Amino acid sequence: MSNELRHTPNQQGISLDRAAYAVAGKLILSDLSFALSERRIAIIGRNGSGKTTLLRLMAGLVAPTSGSVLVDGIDPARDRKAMLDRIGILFQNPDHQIIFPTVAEELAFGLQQQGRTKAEAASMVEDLLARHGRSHWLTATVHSLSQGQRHFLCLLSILAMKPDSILLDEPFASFDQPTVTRMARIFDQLQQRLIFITHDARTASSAQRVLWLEAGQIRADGPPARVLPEFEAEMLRLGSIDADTDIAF
Ligand SMILES: Nc1ncnc2c1ncn2[C@@H]1O[C@H](COP(=O)(O)OP(=O)(O)OP(=O)(O)O)[C@@H](O)[C@H]1O
Repeated sequence: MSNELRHTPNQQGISLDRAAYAVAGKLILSDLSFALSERRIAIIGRNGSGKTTLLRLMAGLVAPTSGSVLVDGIDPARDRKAMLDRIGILFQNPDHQIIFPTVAEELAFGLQQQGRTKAEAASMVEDLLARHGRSHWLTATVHSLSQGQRHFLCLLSILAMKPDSILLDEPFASFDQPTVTRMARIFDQLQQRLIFITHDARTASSAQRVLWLEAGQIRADGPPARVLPEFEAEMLRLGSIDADTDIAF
C-alpha cells in the first residue's frame, strides 16, 4: 500500500469564509466559516442537511454563491488544474464519476491529466491493480463490474492520483464487509487528509475533528468526544418523534 502514501498534506488546507450556496433561490449552505487542516475530518448531519453539497463546494465542483472557498489559497472552482494534485472526491454513486468504458482507461485518465505519458499511466495502472489484487480488471469493461466494484474502481482512480485531500461521501455505504475492512486499513495508512461524510458514529469517532451540519449551517464543530454525544442525543430525540415535522422538504 506504500505507493499510495504521500507527503504530509499541505498545511494550508481548505478554508471557507462566510461561504453560502443557493440553487434556484433555495439556500442550501449558509454562512460557513472554518479552516480544515487536520488529517481526519468527519462530516455528520441528517439527510438533506447539505453534507454532499459541502463536499462539492470544497472540491470546486460548484462555486459559492457568496463568500469564498480556498484550497491551499486557490479557488478550486476556478483553477481545476491546480486541484488535480490537491483534491480527490469519491461520490456515493460511481456512475456519477466514471466516464470511460474500460477500467484501464478510467484509471489512466486522471494520471494523464496530471501529465504522465500514456505508457507511464498504463504501467501505473497495472501496478495499482496488482497491489489491490485486481489484475483481472486490467482488461475488464466498466459495465461488467457490480455497483460496489465500480465504487471501488472510483476509489482506486483517486488513490492513483494521490491528491493531498480526499473527500469521501459515505465511503463504506456500498461495500461488503471484507472490502470495508480492507478500505479502512487503506485509509488508516494514507498520509493524506481525509474528509468523510458518515452516518456511523463509530466511523466519525475515528476523526480528529467532527463538523455537524444542520440545515446548511454548522451546528457543532470540534473533537468527536464533544460533538458525537450531543449529536447522538439529538438523533435519538428526533427518532422518538413520529414524523419529521421540523423540516420542510
Ligand atoms: N441541484 C440541486 N437543486 C435543488 N436542490 C438541491 C440541489 N442539490 C441539493 N439540493 C438540496 O439541498 C439539500 C442538501 O442536499 P445534500 O445532498 O447536500 O444533503 P446531504 O446532507 O448530503 O443528504 P443525504 O444525507 O441524504 O445524502 C437537500 O434539501 C437537497 O434537496
